[in-house]
Amino acid sequence: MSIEAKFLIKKGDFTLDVDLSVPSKGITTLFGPSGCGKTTLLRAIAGLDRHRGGFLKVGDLTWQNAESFIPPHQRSLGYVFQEASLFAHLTVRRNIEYGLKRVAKADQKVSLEQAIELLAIESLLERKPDSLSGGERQRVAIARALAVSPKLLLMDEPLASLDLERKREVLPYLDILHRELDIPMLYVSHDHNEVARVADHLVLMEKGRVVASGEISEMFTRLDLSLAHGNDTESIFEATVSNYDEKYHLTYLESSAGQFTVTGQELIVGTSVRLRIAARDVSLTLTRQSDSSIQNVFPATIDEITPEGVSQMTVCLNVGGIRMLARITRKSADALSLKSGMEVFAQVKSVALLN
Ligand SMILES: Nc1ncnc2c1ncn2[C@@H]1O[C@H](COP(=O)(O)OP(=O)(O)OP(=O)(O)O)[C@@H](O)[C@H]1O
Repeated sequence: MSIEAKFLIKKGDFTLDVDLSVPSKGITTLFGPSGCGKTTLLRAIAGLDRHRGGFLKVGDLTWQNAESFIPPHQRSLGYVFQEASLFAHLTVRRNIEYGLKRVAKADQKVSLEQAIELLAIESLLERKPDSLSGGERQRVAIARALAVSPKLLLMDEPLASLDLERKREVLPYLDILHRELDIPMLYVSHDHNEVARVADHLVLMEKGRVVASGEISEMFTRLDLSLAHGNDTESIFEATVSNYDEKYHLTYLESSAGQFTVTGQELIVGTSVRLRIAARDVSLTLTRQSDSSIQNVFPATIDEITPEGVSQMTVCLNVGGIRMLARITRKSADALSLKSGMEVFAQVKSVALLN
């Protein structure tokens, strides 16, 4: 099942021209620089701006085509904006209940209680929005969007107005929604860290167009895309907690690439985690080093190498079927005569757990 969207929208000098198909499950981020058209696309999907010739299908529901246009209030969707747009005169409870009336009983997949529990806002229910912190307000806004049991959740930079601490407060709730609910989300962001943490799928936009769209770990490591060429270039791995070493306080994580070792982190065995590996923390050797202090070493094949400025190279590796980037100097690449197809060992100096 997928979400299919085709829009040609003109706003002054700006043109949005997209023809997109993304999975109708998990979190898809719309990512790109300011002004590339992310909000315009989200509003078109919500039906907030009506455009002739647009097409939108969410799973088996057609919301818009040449003949028909389902108005926004009849589209089963939740919309969370950058600033929580709660009704100031209503309590949190009344805010969340708002909109519930128009949901038929048979369509209520998320109960009011479940929305309240998932966002942990029980203790806030009788308060008014102006007495809440930014993070609390945003959690209430998300609960309100969920309470209508949407077929699609649209989030337009929901964390952008929050400081780092508040972001850290709200992010785990997005993980919970992702884990517990089967509601696809389209999530607008221009924050690389946020995308690395939440996205399953990424749509890269530029100047009103979709440059590329694909699964997150692939998109972060495609050498033909800008994401692989910044200072914060990184690879994403999904892994499962397999063991905790009490003697050394180390956690072992299994992934298709092999076993990762991270320090500390007493996590429940079987928990799924997402790992981030910065390209600059990966070095390459031609033989497995037995006298190195680095724990995370993986046999890998070089898929592609590309120059990065005048002094560096970015190397895309295949590690057990997963793509990992290494940023090394051009001098090292020459000294080791690195080429596509070569078998090497990737030494990973640092691994960060994202959730
Ligand atoms: N009513 C309008 N008239 C003319 N131009 C508009 C109008 N609304 C939006 N635009 C332009 O359309 C472009 C896309 O805007 P949009 O808000 O979709 O971008 P965005 O990617 O969401 O940006 P940001 O990350 O800054 O929120 C921008 O250049 C904006 O100036």
